[in-house]
Amino acid sequence: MGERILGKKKVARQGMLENVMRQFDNAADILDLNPNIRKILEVTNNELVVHFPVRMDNEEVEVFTGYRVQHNNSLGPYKGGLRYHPTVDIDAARALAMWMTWKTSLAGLPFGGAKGGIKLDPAKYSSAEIERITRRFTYALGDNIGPELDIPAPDVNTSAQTMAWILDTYMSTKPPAERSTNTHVVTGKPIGAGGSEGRDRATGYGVYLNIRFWAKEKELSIKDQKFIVQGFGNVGYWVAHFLDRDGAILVAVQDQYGSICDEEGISVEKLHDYQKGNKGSIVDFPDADAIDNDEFFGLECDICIPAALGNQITAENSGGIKARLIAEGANGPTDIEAEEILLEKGVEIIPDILCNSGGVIGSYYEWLQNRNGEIWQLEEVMEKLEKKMKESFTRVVKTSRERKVDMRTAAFVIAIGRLEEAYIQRGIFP
Ligand SMILES: NC(=O)C1=CN([C@@H]2O[C@H](COP(=O)(O)OP(=O)(O)OC[C@H]3O[C@@H](n4cnc5c(N)ncnc54)[C@H](O)[C@@H]3O)[C@@H](O)[C@H]2O)C=CC1
Ligand SMILES: O=C(O)CCC(=O)C(=O)O
Repeated sequence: MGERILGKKKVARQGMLENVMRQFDNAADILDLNPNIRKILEVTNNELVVHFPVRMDNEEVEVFTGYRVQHNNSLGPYKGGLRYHPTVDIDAARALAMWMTWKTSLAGLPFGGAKGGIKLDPAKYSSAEIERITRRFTYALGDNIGPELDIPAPDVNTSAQTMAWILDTYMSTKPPAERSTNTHVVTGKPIGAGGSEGRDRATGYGVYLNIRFWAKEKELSIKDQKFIVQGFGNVGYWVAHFLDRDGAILVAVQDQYGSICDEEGISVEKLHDYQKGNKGSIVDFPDADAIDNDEFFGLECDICIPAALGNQITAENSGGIKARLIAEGANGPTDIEAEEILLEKGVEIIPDILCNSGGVIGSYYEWLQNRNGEIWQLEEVMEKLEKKMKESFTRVVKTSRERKVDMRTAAFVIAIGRLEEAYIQRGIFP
């Protein structure tokens, strides 16, 4: 926990772990959760920290630190992404692993929760170095991952290519008869390497669907809704793509390099093409104005979509937010203090464990196809995803109305309630 200055007051900065624990405690109190099950769920099952050496392009060896935290597997194998970022550490991995447990439970998937990654800034390494780092990390993880044990997927700064390297390395450690039957050790793979149609867009599509369902509840049309997106990577691009297709107007984007704005609307596809030729950055996009990063969350808009890192919406910037909806593409983008301020102002929040769950649902479909030797068409994947997202959204809204709580609390109550039921039905903690 660090410190930051808020006005003239010094306050403790909430880490993601503190946020997820407070969210858990709040829902556990409301549920009157069985105290034995509470003890189990508030800690992680396994935590792996590995230090592994990799030869760099200049022939020098660098030692990296990687993490895999497995929070809970009472509903099925551990599941969750791998992140390559300087902020990755054991507490970040713990928090993100816990969110995965709640997310898979809420979605009704036969998975538990895990998360991990490597503490590094990928921009500092060549593609060949990233490949070697990924392969050595996979060796270091060894049999702590596996298609029926713990199944990684992409997250920040990892991609389908990263998953293909992990798969290839994992396979190389297995006897010949097991090599072709283990493709579901990772999801989010390229299609040619056993990936599923639709997994690339599944998270963004899920965020878009949640916004659509919300708009329908409010009897609003998506057309002409103004939206801003923080993060223009896998999640941010795809949600912008689908909203734009329905006539919504992208007015501002922020990425790790800077922020741009155009009240008349930014072309999603032009920006995407520009970014590809600009080393992944949106900066200096010719058809929009550069703005200060600090202005971003306070811009005039209807919908705000944080789709980058955790703890981006804080007590410092939440007061200025003009949007009436925050659709959380990222994991943990809104801290606890900010959420209180926003709810007080009447801003609605579709919480991460619901809003971005399209990704892990898409991963589940990939895992099922690999496991059963099936290949589904894109339309089939998208239809199944929509049906599942609709069920989750409806259940969260219903619970939120019945219990008179906000959507995050409702989502947590459903997710934790399902885990409690599983433990009790097994007779472990009657
Ligand atoms: N990829 C997936 O399927 C899923 C991702 N998520 C969450 O969505 C978020 C984004 O993930 P991806 O799109 O996959 O990552 P990505 O690596 O594809 O894109 C990340 C984007 O965030 C931007 N960014 C990074 N640091 C930033 C900062 N300090 N300020 C503003 N922008 C910043 C980057 O420039 C980039 O545009 C993460 O929180 C991740 O955990 C959640 C569910 C599934
Ligand atoms: O697709 C998956 O397995 C997990 C994606 C992920 O890391 C997340 O939902 O935060």
